[in-house]
Amino acid sequence: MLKNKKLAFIGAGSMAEAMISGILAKKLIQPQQIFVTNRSNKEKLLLLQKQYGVKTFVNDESVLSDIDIIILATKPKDIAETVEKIKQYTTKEHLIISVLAGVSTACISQLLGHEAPIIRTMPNTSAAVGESITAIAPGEFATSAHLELSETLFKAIGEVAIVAEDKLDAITGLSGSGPAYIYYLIEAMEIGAREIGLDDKLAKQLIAQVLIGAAERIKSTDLSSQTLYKQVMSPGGTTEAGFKVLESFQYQEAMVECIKRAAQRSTELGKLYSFIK
Ligand SMILES: NC(=O)C1=CN([C@@H]2O[C@H](COP(=O)(O)OP(=O)(O)OC[C@H]3O[C@@H](n4cnc5c(N)ncnc54)[C@H](O)[C@@H]3O)[C@@H](O)[C@H]2O)C=CC1
Ligand SMILES: O=C(O)[C@@H]1CCC=N1
Repeated sequence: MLKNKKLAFIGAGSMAEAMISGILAKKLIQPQQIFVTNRSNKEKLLLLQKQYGVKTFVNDESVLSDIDIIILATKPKDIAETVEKIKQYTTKEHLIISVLAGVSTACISQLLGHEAPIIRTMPNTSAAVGESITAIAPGEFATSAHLELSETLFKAIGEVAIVAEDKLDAITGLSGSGPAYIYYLIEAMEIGAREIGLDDKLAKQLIAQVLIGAAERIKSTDLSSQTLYKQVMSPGGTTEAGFKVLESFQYQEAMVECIKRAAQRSTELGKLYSFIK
Protein backbone atom coordinates (compact mmCIF):
# COMPACT_ATOMS: atom_id res chain seq x y z
CA MET A 1 0.00 0.00 0.00
CA LEU A 2 2.85 2.38 0.80
CA LYS A 3 5.29 0.87 -1.67
CA ASN A 4 5.30 3.72 -4.15
CA LYS A 5 4.30 6.53 -1.82
CA LYS A 6 6.44 9.49 -0.86
CA LEU A 7 6.13 10.91 2.65
CA ALA A 8 7.18 14.34 3.89
CA PHE A 9 7.56 15.32 7.53
CA ILE A 10 7.11 19.04 8.26
CA GLY A 11 8.94 19.51 11.54
CA ALA A 12 11.83 17.28 12.55
CA GLY A 13 11.41 17.02 16.31
CA SER A 14 11.22 14.09 18.70
CA MET A 15 7.90 12.82 17.33
CA ALA A 16 9.00 12.91 13.69
CA GLU A 17 12.25 11.12 14.52
CA ALA A 18 10.44 8.46 16.57
CA MET A 19 8.12 7.83 13.60
CA ILE A 20 10.91 7.80 11.01
CA SER A 21 13.03 5.33 12.96
CA GLY A 22 10.02 3.10 13.64
CA ILE A 23 8.77 3.12 10.03
CA LEU A 24 12.23 2.37 8.62
CA ALA A 25 12.93 -0.37 11.16
CA LYS A 26 9.82 -2.17 9.89
CA LYS A 27 11.08 -1.72 6.30
CA LEU A 28 7.61 -0.56 5.29
CA ILE A 29 9.16 2.00 2.97
CA GLN A 30 12.67 2.94 1.87
CA PRO A 31 14.59 5.92 3.34
CA GLN A 32 14.60 7.66 -0.06
CA GLN A 33 10.77 7.77 0.05
CA ILE A 34 10.94 9.99 3.15
CA PHE A 35 11.50 13.76 2.95
CA VAL A 36 11.98 15.92 6.04
CA THR A 37 12.16 19.63 6.67
CA ASN A 38 12.70 21.68 9.81
CA ARG A 39 12.57 25.37 10.59
CA SER A 40 15.09 26.14 13.28
CA ASN A 41 17.43 23.21 13.83
CA LYS A 42 19.24 22.46 10.58
CA GLU A 43 21.77 20.20 12.36
CA LYS A 44 18.88 17.89 13.20
CA LEU A 45 18.16 17.50 9.48
CA LEU A 46 21.77 16.55 8.79
CA LEU A 47 21.62 14.07 11.63
CA LEU A 48 18.44 12.46 10.29
CA GLN A 49 19.96 12.33 6.82
CA LYS A 50 23.10 10.63 8.15
CA GLN A 51 21.41 8.29 10.56
CA TYR A 52 18.42 7.15 8.51
CA GLY A 53 19.31 8.02 4.91
CA VAL A 54 16.18 10.15 4.49
CA LYS A 55 16.06 13.16 2.14
CA THR A 56 15.87 16.65 3.58
CA PHE A 57 14.82 20.04 2.22
CA VAL A 58 15.02 23.57 3.57
CA ASN A 59 12.93 26.54 2.42
CA ASP A 60 11.85 24.67 -0.68
CA GLU A 61 8.29 23.61 -0.08
CA SER A 62 7.81 23.06 -3.84
CA VAL A 63 9.20 19.56 -3.09
CA LEU A 64 5.75 18.82 -1.67
CA SER A 65 4.09 18.91 -5.10
CA ASP A 66 5.57 15.47 -5.73
CA ILE A 67 4.70 14.01 -2.30
CA ASP A 68 1.75 11.71 -1.51
CA ILE A 69 1.48 11.99 2.26
CA ILE A 70 2.39 15.10 4.27
CA ILE A 71 2.86 14.58 7.99
CA LEU A 72 2.48 17.77 10.02
CA ALA A 73 4.79 17.40 13.04
CA THR A 74 5.41 20.94 14.23
CA LYS A 75 4.23 22.31 17.59
CA PRO A 76 0.56 23.37 17.71
CA LYS A 77 1.60 27.04 18.01
CA ASP A 78 3.31 26.81 14.59
CA ILE A 79 0.32 25.39 12.71
CA ALA A 80 -0.75 28.62 10.99
CA GLU A 81 2.75 29.50 9.80
CA THR A 82 3.37 25.92 8.69
CA VAL A 83 0.20 25.59 6.64
CA GLU A 84 0.70 29.06 5.18
CA LYS A 85 4.08 27.91 3.85
CA ILE A 86 2.91 24.64 2.37
CA LYS A 87 -0.61 25.32 1.16
CA GLN A 88 0.26 26.54 -2.33
CA TYR A 89 2.05 23.22 -2.99
CA THR A 90 -0.79 21.02 -1.77
CA THR A 91 -3.95 19.84 -3.51
CA LYS A 92 -6.91 17.57 -2.83
CA GLU A 93 -4.69 14.69 -3.98
CA HIS A 94 -2.42 14.98 -0.95
CA LEU A 95 -3.16 13.10 2.22
CA ILE A 96 -2.41 15.33 5.18
CA ILE A 97 -1.72 13.61 8.48
CA SER A 98 -1.41 15.69 11.62
CA VAL A 99 0.20 14.53 14.87
CA LEU A 100 -0.39 17.91 16.55
CA ALA A 101 -1.97 17.97 19.98
CA GLY A 102 -5.26 19.86 20.12
CA VAL A 103 -5.41 21.11 16.54
CA SER A 104 -8.59 20.00 14.76
CA THR A 105 -8.91 18.83 11.18
CA ALA A 106 -11.45 21.63 10.63
CA CYS A 107 -8.82 24.18 11.65
CA ILE A 108 -6.23 22.71 9.26
CA SER A 109 -8.82 22.58 6.43
CA GLN A 110 -9.66 26.22 6.98
CA LEU A 111 -5.98 27.19 6.90
CA LEU A 112 -5.37 25.12 3.76
CA GLY A 113 -8.36 26.62 2.00
CA HIS A 114 -9.12 23.47 0.02
CA GLU A 115 -10.61 20.04 0.58
CA ALA A 116 -7.52 17.88 1.03
CA PRO A 117 -8.23 14.81 3.16
CA ILE A 118 -6.88 15.20 6.69
CA ILE A 119 -6.33 12.53 9.29
CA ARG A 120 -5.70 13.69 12.84
CA THR A 121 -3.63 11.33 14.92
CA MET A 122 -2.10 10.99 18.36
CA PRO A 123 0.88 8.64 18.47
CA ASN A 124 3.55 8.61 21.17
CA THR A 125 7.34 8.45 21.23
CA SER A 126 7.31 4.67 21.75
CA ALA A 127 6.98 4.71 17.94
CA ALA A 128 10.80 4.65 18.02
CA VAL A 129 10.66 1.02 19.17
CA GLY A 130 7.52 0.05 17.24
CA GLU A 131 5.36 0.24 20.38
CA SER A 132 3.30 3.40 19.91
CA ILE A 133 -0.43 3.36 20.38
CA THR A 134 -1.76 5.75 17.78
CA ALA A 135 -5.31 6.99 17.79
CA ILE A 136 -6.44 8.09 14.33
CA ALA A 137 -9.51 10.07 13.37
CA PRO A 138 -10.66 11.07 9.89
CA GLY A 139 -11.51 14.67 9.10
CA GLU A 140 -14.43 15.73 6.92
CA PHE A 141 -12.79 15.07 3.54
CA ALA A 142 -10.99 11.81 4.37
CA THR A 143 -12.37 8.59 2.89
CA SER A 144 -12.11 5.04 4.18
CA ALA A 145 -9.17 4.56 1.77
CA HIS A 146 -7.29 7.44 3.46
CA LEU A 147 -8.06 5.99 6.84
CA GLU A 148 -6.81 2.57 5.73
CA LEU A 149 -3.59 4.07 4.37
CA SER A 150 -2.98 5.92 7.64
CA GLU A 151 -3.74 2.78 9.61
CA THR A 152 -1.15 0.86 7.61
CA LEU A 153 1.43 3.57 8.21
CA PHE A 154 0.84 3.78 11.96
CA LYS A 155 0.65 0.00 12.37
CA ALA A 156 4.32 0.01 11.37
CA ILE A 157 5.09 1.84 14.59
CA GLY A 158 2.75 0.03 16.98
CA GLU A 159 -0.94 -0.43 17.58
CA VAL A 160 -3.72 1.68 16.10
CA ALA A 161 -7.16 2.66 17.41
CA ILE A 162 -9.62 4.36 15.06
CA VAL A 163 -11.65 6.89 17.03
CA ALA A 164 -13.97 9.86 16.56
CA GLU A 165 -12.07 13.15 16.49
CA ASP A 166 -13.77 14.38 19.67
CA LYS A 167 -11.91 11.71 21.65
CA LEU A 168 -8.46 12.93 20.65
CA ASP A 169 -7.90 15.48 23.43
CA ALA A 170 -8.61 12.82 26.04
CA ILE A 171 -6.35 10.34 24.27
CA THR A 172 -3.59 12.95 24.10
CA GLY A 173 -3.76 13.37 27.88
CA LEU A 174 -3.64 9.63 28.43
CA SER A 175 -1.47 7.91 25.83
CA GLY A 176 0.14 10.78 23.89
CA SER A 177 1.70 12.20 27.03
CA GLY A 178 1.60 8.82 28.81
CA PRO A 179 5.20 7.72 28.17
CA ALA A 180 6.40 10.80 30.06
CA TYR A 181 4.40 9.83 33.16
CA ILE A 182 6.01 6.40 33.06
CA TYR A 183 9.53 7.78 32.53
CA TYR A 184 8.98 10.06 35.52
CA LEU A 185 7.97 7.04 37.57
CA ILE A 186 11.05 5.20 36.31
CA GLU A 187 13.26 8.11 37.34
CA ALA A 188 11.76 7.96 40.84
CA MET A 189 12.32 4.19 40.97
CA GLU A 190 15.94 4.72 39.88
CA ILE A 191 16.49 7.26 42.64
CA GLY A 192 14.88 4.92 45.16
CA ALA A 193 17.02 2.01 43.95
CA ARG A 194 20.17 4.07 44.36
CA GLU A 195 19.16 5.10 47.87
CA ILE A 196 18.72 1.47 48.93
CA GLY A 197 22.15 0.53 47.59
CA LEU A 198 21.51 -0.94 44.13
CA ASP A 199 23.79 -0.05 41.25
CA ASP A 200 22.27 1.81 38.29
CA LYS A 201 22.78 -0.93 35.70
CA LEU A 202 21.09 -3.62 37.75
CA ALA A 203 18.31 -1.21 38.80
CA LYS A 204 17.59 -0.37 35.14
CA GLN A 205 17.34 -4.06 34.26
CA LEU A 206 15.02 -4.74 37.20
CA ILE A 207 12.77 -1.73 36.54
CA ALA A 208 12.50 -2.37 32.78
CA GLN A 209 11.47 -5.97 33.33
CA VAL A 210 8.93 -4.97 36.01
CA LEU A 211 7.31 -2.61 33.47
CA ILE A 212 7.40 -5.09 30.60
CA GLY A 213 5.95 -7.82 32.82
CA ALA A 214 3.16 -5.60 34.14
CA ALA A 215 2.31 -4.36 30.62
CA GLU A 216 2.19 -7.90 29.23
CA ARG A 217 0.08 -8.99 32.18
CA ILE A 218 -2.59 -6.31 31.77
CA LYS A 219 -2.78 -7.09 28.06
CA SER A 220 -3.24 -10.81 28.59
CA THR A 221 -5.69 -11.02 31.47
CA ASP A 222 -9.21 -9.84 32.23
CA LEU A 223 -8.31 -9.32 35.87
CA SER A 224 -8.58 -5.70 36.97
CA SER A 225 -5.47 -3.69 37.75
CA GLN A 226 -6.64 -3.59 41.37
CA THR A 227 -6.80 -7.40 41.54
CA LEU A 228 -3.35 -7.58 40.00
CA TYR A 229 -1.77 -5.23 42.55
CA LYS A 230 -3.57 -6.97 45.39
CA GLN A 231 -2.04 -10.26 44.20
CA VAL A 232 1.38 -8.73 44.81
CA MET A 233 0.45 -7.49 48.26
CA SER A 234 0.77 -9.90 51.20
CA PRO A 235 -0.90 -8.71 54.41
CA GLY A 236 1.75 -7.13 56.60
CA GLY A 237 4.29 -7.56 53.82
CA THR A 238 6.64 -5.31 51.84
CA THR A 239 4.24 -4.09 49.15
CA GLU A 240 1.61 -3.06 51.67
CA ALA A 241 4.23 -1.13 53.61
CA GLY A 242 5.32 0.65 50.41
CA PHE A 243 1.72 1.35 49.33
CA LYS A 244 0.98 3.11 52.61
CA VAL A 245 3.68 5.61 51.72
CA LEU A 246 2.28 6.10 48.21
CA GLU A 247 -1.19 6.67 49.64
CA SER A 248 0.12 9.21 52.14
CA PHE A 249 1.46 11.19 49.14
CA GLN A 250 -1.87 10.77 47.26
CA TYR A 251 -0.08 9.06 44.41
CA GLN A 252 -3.20 7.78 42.67
CA GLU A 253 -5.10 11.07 42.98
CA ALA A 254 -2.08 12.89 41.57
CA MET A 255 -2.04 10.65 38.48
CA VAL A 256 -5.78 11.02 37.91
CA GLU A 257 -5.47 14.82 38.08
CA CYS A 258 -2.38 14.72 35.84
CA ILE A 259 -4.27 12.88 33.07
CA LYS A 260 -7.30 15.18 33.35
CA ARG A 261 -5.14 18.31 33.21
CA ALA A 262 -3.16 17.07 30.20
CA ALA A 263 -6.38 16.28 28.30
CA GLN A 264 -7.76 19.71 29.20
CA ARG A 265 -4.54 21.32 27.96
CA SER A 266 -4.97 19.60 24.59
CA THR A 267 -8.40 21.23 24.31
CA GLU A 268 -6.90 24.56 25.35
CA LEU A 269 -4.16 24.28 22.71
CA GLY A 270 -6.81 23.60 20.09
CA LYS A 271 -8.67 26.75 21.09
CA LEU A 272 -5.53 28.88 21.37
CA TYR A 273 -4.30 28.07 17.88
CA SER A 274 -7.62 27.61 16.13
CA PHE A 275 -8.83 30.26 13.79
CA ILE A 276 -12.34 28.94 13.80
CA LYS A 277 -14.29 30.94 16.28
N1 LIG B 1 6.76 14.55 21.66
C1 LIG B 1 5.75 13.71 21.85
O1 LIG B 1 5.81 12.80 22.69
C2 LIG B 1 4.52 13.83 21.03
C3 LIG B 1 4.28 14.95 20.26
N2 LIG B 1 3.13 15.06 19.54
C4 LIG B 1 2.91 16.24 18.73
O2 LIG B 1 3.92 16.27 17.75
C5 LIG B 1 4.25 17.60 17.41
C6 LIG B 1 5.75 17.78 17.46
O3 LIG B 1 6.19 17.52 18.78
P1 LIG B 1 7.72 17.35 19.09
O4 LIG B 1 8.34 16.48 18.06
O5 LIG B 1 7.81 16.97 20.51
O6 LIG B 1 8.19 18.87 18.89
P2 LIG B 1 9.63 19.47 18.58
O7 LIG B 1 9.63 20.86 19.06
O8 LIG B 1 10.67 18.51 19.05
O9 LIG B 1 9.66 19.48 16.98
C7 LIG B 1 8.93 20.36 16.19
C8 LIG B 1 9.86 20.87 15.09
O10 LIG B 1 9.09 21.57 14.13
C9 LIG B 1 9.91 22.59 13.58
N3 LIG B 1 9.04 23.58 12.92
C10 LIG B 1 8.24 24.52 13.46
N4 LIG B 1 7.62 25.22 12.48
C11 LIG B 1 8.03 24.71 11.30
C12 LIG B 1 7.75 25.00 9.95
N5 LIG B 1 6.88 25.97 9.61
N6 LIG B 1 8.35 24.25 8.99
C13 LIG B 1 9.21 23.27 9.33
N7 LIG B 1 9.53 22.96 10.59
C14 LIG B 1 8.94 23.65 11.58
C15 LIG B 1 10.66 23.14 14.78
O11 LIG B 1 11.83 23.78 14.36
C16 LIG B 1 10.93 21.85 15.58
O12 LIG B 1 12.21 21.33 15.29
C17 LIG B 1 3.52 18.50 18.41
O13 LIG B 1 2.45 19.12 17.75
C18 LIG B 1 3.03 17.56 19.49
O14 LIG B 1 1.78 17.97 20.00
C19 LIG B 1 2.23 14.05 19.46
C20 LIG B 1 2.42 12.92 20.18
C21 LIG B 1 3.53 12.73 21.07
O1 LIG C 1 3.37 17.54 25.47
C1 LIG C 1 2.78 17.69 24.40
O2 LIG C 1 2.10 18.70 24.20
C2 LIG C 1 2.86 16.61 23.36
C3 LIG C 1 1.52 16.04 23.00
C4 LIG C 1 1.51 14.65 23.52
C5 LIG C 1 2.85 14.43 23.97
N1 LIG C 1 3.60 15.49 23.82
